[in-house]
Amino acid sequence: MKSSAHSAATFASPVGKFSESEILQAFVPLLEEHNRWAGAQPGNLVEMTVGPGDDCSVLSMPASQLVFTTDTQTEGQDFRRQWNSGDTTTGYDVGWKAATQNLADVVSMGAEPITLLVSLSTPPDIPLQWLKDFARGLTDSCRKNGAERCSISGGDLGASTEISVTVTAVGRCAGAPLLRSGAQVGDVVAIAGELGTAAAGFAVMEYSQGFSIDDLENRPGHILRAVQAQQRPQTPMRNALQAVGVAHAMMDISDGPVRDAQRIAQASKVSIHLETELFRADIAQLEPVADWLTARSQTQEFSLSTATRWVLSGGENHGMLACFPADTPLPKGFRAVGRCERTHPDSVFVDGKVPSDKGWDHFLAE
Ligand SMILES: Nc1ncnc2c1ncn2[C@@H]1O[C@H](COP(=O)(O)OP(=O)(O)O)[C@@H](O)[C@H]1O
Ligand SMILES: Cc1ncc(C[n+]2csc(CCOP(=O)(O)OP(=O)(O)O)c2C)c(N)n1
Ligand SMILES: [Mg+2]
Repeated sequence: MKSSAHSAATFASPVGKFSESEILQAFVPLLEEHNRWAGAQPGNLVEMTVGPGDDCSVLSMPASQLVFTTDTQTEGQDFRRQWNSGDTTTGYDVGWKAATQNLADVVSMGAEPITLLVSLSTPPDIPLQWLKDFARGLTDSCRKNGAERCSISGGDLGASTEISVTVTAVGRCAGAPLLRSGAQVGDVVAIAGELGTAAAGFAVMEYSQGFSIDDLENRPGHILRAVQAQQRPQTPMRNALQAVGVAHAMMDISDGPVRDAQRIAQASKVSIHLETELFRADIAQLEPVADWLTARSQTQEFSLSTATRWVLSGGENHGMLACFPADTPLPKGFRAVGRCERTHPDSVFVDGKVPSDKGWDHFLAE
């Protein structure tokens, strides 16, 4: 029989020591507190009339077009609790990233995130505190990425052999939704947000080995920033929403600029021509990370060209890729990286050539 919360069990105890309703009692109030705060944010047009606790939540709002999306993070595929470098991914990190990647999908459609649903499966040995940290990661991602009015209206909890989180997000369009299919010949292709740092952070944690806690904290600033970008990506939500009414097409960059540009090219029937020179600042920033890894990895080769690969083909930063009419100034936060042409509809070129590294693919990944 399970011990109850009245016994010696504490937040450090594994969730396997608690009943489902005891776990929810520790977890849901953190979300409810956030929902009250989000509901009171200026300009909120959405009222949560039924929150977590019933079979569904109920939200009411003025007539609008809604967008829906969902994304899963699975231990071993999207993160490790313990990395080869000695870094750990905490409950806070998992919550942050699961929320962020869904918020990015919503804003990339030109919509304001209004609510998230969160389904979490964990092994029973995860401490209850992990779930509380997870809840805080979710709410902080909303608050700090610019989705202050986004609530967390419910979810599901289950036991499994590894941690898996599925977040479903709902957003409300202010104007017409921004699709992948709207790019036009002559458009400027532009990016907002960081590029390549999350891929660099993944490489640091996966391929450098065996640091003690002190060594981890004393790594150079550019290494720590890359690790942070992998664990807690920042999506440029405000910049994305400023592209509404200006951009012809937009998407969030989850699998790298090359693969994601390919998706816009295909949907819009244009060719997209990217120029490495226009990514120079992003690449230069990551060359010291590649250099640092060269001396530390026995299993993987790194060189300065690795930095170019991270920038062009690395995913998980959740920046925005958008196509703008050439005669309009780019909204704040966007920088030009290429253009749309009619040469080979469906294709992406980098410096005039078909790129050899196409970007991340879950099923092709080793
Ligand atoms: N199991 C599924 N059922 C229905 N549609 C799906 C499924 N998996 C993916 N899709 C759709 O395919 C498209 C691409 O999916 P994905 O690569 O996960 O999107 P993103 O990169 O924006 O997260 C999306 O429109 C998504 O809704
Ligand atoms: C353990 C581990 N292996 C590999 C990766 C690299 N990785 C996982 S998902 C991904 C791309 C983003 O994929 P997904 O989260 O499915 O985003 P979507 O395309 O569905 O938006 C990358 C580069 C990682 N972060 N962690
Ligand atoms: Mg997406």
